[in-house]
Amino acid sequence: MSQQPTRVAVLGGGSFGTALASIAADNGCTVRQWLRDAALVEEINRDQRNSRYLPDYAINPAVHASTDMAEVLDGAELVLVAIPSKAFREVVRQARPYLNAEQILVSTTKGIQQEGFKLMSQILEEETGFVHIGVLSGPNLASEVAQKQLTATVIASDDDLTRARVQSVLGCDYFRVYASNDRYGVELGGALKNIYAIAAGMAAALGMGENTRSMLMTRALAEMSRFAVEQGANPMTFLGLAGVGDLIVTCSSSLSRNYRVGYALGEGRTLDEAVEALGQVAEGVNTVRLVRDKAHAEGIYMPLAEGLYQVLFNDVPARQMAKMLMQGEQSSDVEFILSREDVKQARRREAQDGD
Ligand SMILES: NC(=O)C1=CN([C@@H]2O[C@H](COP(=O)(O)OP(=O)(O)OC[C@H]3O[C@@H](n4cnc5c(N)ncnc54)[C@H](OP(=O)(O)O)[C@@H]3O)[C@@H](O)[C@H]2O)C=CC1
Ligand SMILES: O=C(CO)COP(=O)(O)O
Repeated sequence: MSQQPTRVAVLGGGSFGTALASIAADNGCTVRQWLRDAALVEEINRDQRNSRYLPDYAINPAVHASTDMAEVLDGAELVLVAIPSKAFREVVRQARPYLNAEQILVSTTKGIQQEGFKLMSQILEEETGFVHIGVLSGPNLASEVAQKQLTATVIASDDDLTRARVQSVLGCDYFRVYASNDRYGVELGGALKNIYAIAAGMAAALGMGENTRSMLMTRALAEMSRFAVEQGANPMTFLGLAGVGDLIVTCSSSLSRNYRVGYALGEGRTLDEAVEALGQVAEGVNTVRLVRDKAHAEGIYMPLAEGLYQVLFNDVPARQMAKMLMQGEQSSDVEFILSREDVKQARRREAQDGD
């Protein structure tokens, strides 16, 4: 870290943005946080509380919140953007007049923009043209981070300054920051796992067992890796915290908003009711639509994403979909070892021999 405290700006006053702002302040950084909600700004500055998103959390008093983007970004060396994907570009555009190319910009958002299938760090790049750009992703339920539960995350960037600075600003005795240079893979992992967290929540509500959850998560990992390879990402990244790590936590915990939406659907609520009851963003609802459409367009085999899409948007009952999935192709376990095509050929030969 530089001799002077690093100046950090956090855009977004949700649960993760608030937890990260407080960690940076605990580490001695000068932290400003931008929110659009003036009442919440006042509460954070007066009571060191964010009653809307993290009610039981004592925010470090050194975090200064503001609705004034210019004030928040003035002199910031590191900017963390924790805004849901739907509003991400709009907020970056608001910030753009106060940004400069020396700054490090990091997205913490696990979603995809519909137009052009863009990930959030690609939006940062497009809107600014800067080089110090990264993504923070991993198994990081915000409420557990806020409770100082031992946690690890990944900073992914091909820029070594970005990786090193984020490690020093956010790393502490309960939050470990691992580094990756596969920004695309790390970011894709964070977005894709939300799809399967919805499916896992649904399976739990339907009373399905631990074998089922394990099958779902492992086949989800196969599906995510297959998709990632087709998009040019490194599948090895999916063995790390931002791949299987995040998949495990979000498919196992009712603290996950995506899991909770799935659970509500499994209990028989409609999608609108489930989203409304949540009152926050579950990125997976939008992501499943985008990924399913892309998989269709590019001929990528993604039975789980397709099945979830049919349940969410075409009213196919979840139990019926589970039955159909169990009757689908019995394919290869690990496709990097035995290809799906080899399994299919062997099955064809076996069928011919039986004739
Ligand atoms: N929560 C978690 O456990 C984790 C979340 N993430 C990712 O980080 C992203 C953001 O994190 P999180 O803090 O959880 O988000 P939340 O959903 O908790 O909060 C979103 C924040 O963005 C603000 N916002 C939404 N729309 C706009 C807009 N149009 N203009 C300005 N501000 C807006 C909200 O303001 P307002 O209250 O005024 O609507 C709120 O401050 C998520 O999309 C998620 O993928 C990553 C790891 C963990
Ligand atoms: O990404 C997360 C944990 O790593 C948070 O997941 P949800 O958005 O489903 O709450």
